[in-house]
Amino acid sequence: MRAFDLDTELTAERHHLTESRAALARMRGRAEALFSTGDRVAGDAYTAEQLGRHMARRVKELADDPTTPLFFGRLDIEEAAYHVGRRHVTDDAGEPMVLDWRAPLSRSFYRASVRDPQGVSTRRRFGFVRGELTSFEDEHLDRGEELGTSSRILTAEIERPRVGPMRDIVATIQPEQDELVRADFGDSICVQGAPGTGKTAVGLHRAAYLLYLHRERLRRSGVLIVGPNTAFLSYISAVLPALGEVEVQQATVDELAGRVPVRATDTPDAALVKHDVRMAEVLRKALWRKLTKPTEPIMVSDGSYRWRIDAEPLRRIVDEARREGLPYAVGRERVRARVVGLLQRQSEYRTGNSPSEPWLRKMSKVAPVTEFLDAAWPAVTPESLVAEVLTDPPEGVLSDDERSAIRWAKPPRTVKAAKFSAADLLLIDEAAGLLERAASFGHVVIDEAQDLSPMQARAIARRSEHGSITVLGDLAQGTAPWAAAQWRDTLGHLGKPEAAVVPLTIGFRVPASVLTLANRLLPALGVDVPEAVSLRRDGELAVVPVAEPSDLDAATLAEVTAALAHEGSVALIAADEAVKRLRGHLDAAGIENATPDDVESEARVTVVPATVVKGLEYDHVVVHEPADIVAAEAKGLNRLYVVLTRAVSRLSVVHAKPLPGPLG
Ligand SMILES: Nc1ncnc2c1ncn2[C@@H]1O[C@H](COP(=O)(O)OP(=O)(O)OP(=O)(O)O)[C@@H](O)[C@H]1O
Repeated sequence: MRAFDLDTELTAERHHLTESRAALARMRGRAEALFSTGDRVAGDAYTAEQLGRHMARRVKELADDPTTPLFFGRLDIEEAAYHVGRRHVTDDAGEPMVLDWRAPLSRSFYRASVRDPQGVSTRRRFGFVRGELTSFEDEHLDRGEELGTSSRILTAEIERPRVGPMRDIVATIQPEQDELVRADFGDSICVQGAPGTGKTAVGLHRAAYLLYLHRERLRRSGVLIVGPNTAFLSYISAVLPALGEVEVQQATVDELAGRVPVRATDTPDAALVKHDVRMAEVLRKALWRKLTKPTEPIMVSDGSYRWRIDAEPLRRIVDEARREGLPYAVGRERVRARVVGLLQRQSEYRTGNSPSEPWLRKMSKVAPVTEFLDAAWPAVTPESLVAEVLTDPPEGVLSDDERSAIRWAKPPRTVKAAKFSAADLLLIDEAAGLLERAASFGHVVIDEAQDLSPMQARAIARRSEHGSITVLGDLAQGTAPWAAAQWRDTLGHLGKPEAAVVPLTIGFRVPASVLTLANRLLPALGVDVPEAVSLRRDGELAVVPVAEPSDLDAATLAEVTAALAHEGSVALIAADEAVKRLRGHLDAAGIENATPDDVESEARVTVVPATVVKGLEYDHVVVHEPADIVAAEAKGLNRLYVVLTRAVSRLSVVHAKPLPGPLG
C-alpha cells in the first residue's frame, strides 16, 4: 500500500515537473517574441539597444537545462506546497510553479529544523537522474524527523563521480554554508575552510544570491570573481550560468592588472620585494615628491592683453590642491583649472565680459600655463613612475639590498621600450591607482585568497572600494612565498580589516581515510587552522612504495591504468618538471590524456603539474613522487597538502624516495 502511495506521489511530482518545464518554455517563448519585436516598439536606437540587451539576457536566463530538474525540493507550509528550484517559474496566470532557491521563502528549505521548523511541516528532497525525478525523501519536521547529513540524497550527490567542470550545489547547500551564501550585501566575509569544505561553491552561490537580491545595482557596478589561474577559472565557469547568472566577470589578479604585456621575469628576490606592501609607500613617495613650489609668476598674452599671476597665488593653488587629497592626475587638472580661473577673473575685471569657451580652452593649453604645470605638478604615467623607481630605487623605505634586488640591470632607453614583469604590472596598477581612481565593483569574490601578496590584495581593494567582498581560502594551502599566516593582514590589504572570519569544517570532497593522511601534514605547515571532518566514509587510499627508482614511472602508469577501470575522472599529479615525461609515457601506452587548461578535451586522464592543481578535484588521483613535489619549492609541504586533498574517491601515492616530513 505504502509503495503504491509513493508511486502515486512520484507520478504527481513528475507531472508537476513536466508542467513546469512547459510553463518555462512559454516564458521563454514570450521573451523571444519580445526580443524579436523589441527594436520596433522602442522609441529610439538607444532604447532599442538597451531593450535588446535586456531581452537577450532574459532569454538566456530562461534557458532550460534538460540535464537538471527544474526543482529539487518541496516545502509544505500550512496547506500549501512550494517547489524550490533554480529559478522562478510561473504559470500563465502568474502563479508560482517553482520558487527560485534565493527567494526569502526558499530559505527554509536550507535552514528549517525540528528545533526551528519555520512553519514547515514537511521538507522533501528529490533524487534525479539526468533531469528526471527518480525518488524523493521526506522529513516530517512537525513529527520530529530530521535527516541532516545522513540524507541519502545528499550522500548520493556528494559521492557522485566527478566528470567535467564544477557543478552547482543548490539542491544540497548545508545550513552553515547557507548562512554565508545569504549574508547581507554590505557584509564582507572571509571563509577559512579546509580542503573540500565548499568554499568555492559558497562564493559562487553567494554571487548568484546577491545578484538576485540586488539585480539593478549590481548590474551597473558588476560582480567579479577572482581566481588563481585560468585552469581554475574554466573549471568553475559553468556554475553561475547554470544558476541563470550570465553576467559575472572572472579574472586572475594578473589579468586585472594587465595594462601592458608581461615581457620579463623577476628573480625570486626581486619578486619578493615587489610584492611587499612597502612598494606602495615607495611609489607614493616617488610620485608626490615631484611637486615643486612655484617661484616664478605666469605671464600670458592672448593677443590683445597680457596677464600675470604671481608666484604667491600659484603656491596657494598647489598647496590647496595637495591638501584636498585627490589622486595625482586629478589634482594636476584641478590646479590647471584654478589657474585658468584666475586668468578668467582678470579678464572679466578688465573687459567687463565673461571670456568665451574657446578662450578658456586656449588659456588652459598655452605654453606658460603648461610649463608652470610641468614644473609644479609634472605629468606622470603609471609606466613612467614605475620605470623611474626601477631605474633608481629611492632611498628611505627599502634596504640597500632590497633596492639592488629590484634595480634594473640595464634601464631601457625609453619607457615605451621597458620590459615589465608580472610583479611590475602590479606596481603599474598601484601607480595607476595613485593617479586616478579605479571603478569599483559592487561585489568581488576572491578564491584561494591565502596566496595573495599585499600588492595583489591592494589591486583588488582598488576595485572593491565601494563594494563588499567574499574572501575564500585556507591558510594551510598557502604556497606563494608571501602567503598569509593569518587572515587579518590580508583583509587589511584588501581594504576590509573588519570582515568576519568564519570557519567551514565539514569536508564534502575528500574521503576520511585520505583526509587523515593529509591532516598529518597540518602541524608542519605553520598555521593555526581547524581540521576538516569528512562526511565521506567510502574512499580508498593506497600508498605504493617502489623499490627501484627506475621503476617509478612504470608503477605510476600501472596506477593510472588501474584507476581507469573505475568510473570518473583521473588525475596524475606530479612535480612540474616531470609532467612532460609522464605525458610521453601515457601517449606511448595509448592512454589519451590532457592538461587542465584543455577543458574541451574528452580524455579521462588529466596530467596536472602540482603548481596548478589548487581548487581542482578528480575522482581518482595518482600522486607521483611526493618528495619531488616538496623539493620543488619553498612551501613544498603546503603544496603537497593541496595535492593530497584533490581526490574525491581514491588516492594512490606512488613513491621511490622516502615520504616527506610527517608522512614518512
Ligand atoms: N553542500 C554541498 N552539497 C554537495 N556537494 C558539496 C556541498 N558543498 C560542497 N560540495 C562539493 O564538494 C566539493 C568541494 O567543494 P569546493 O571546491 O567548493 O571546496 P573548497 O573548500 O573550495 O576546496 P579547496 O580548498 O580544496 O579548493 C565540490 O565538488 C562541491 O561541489
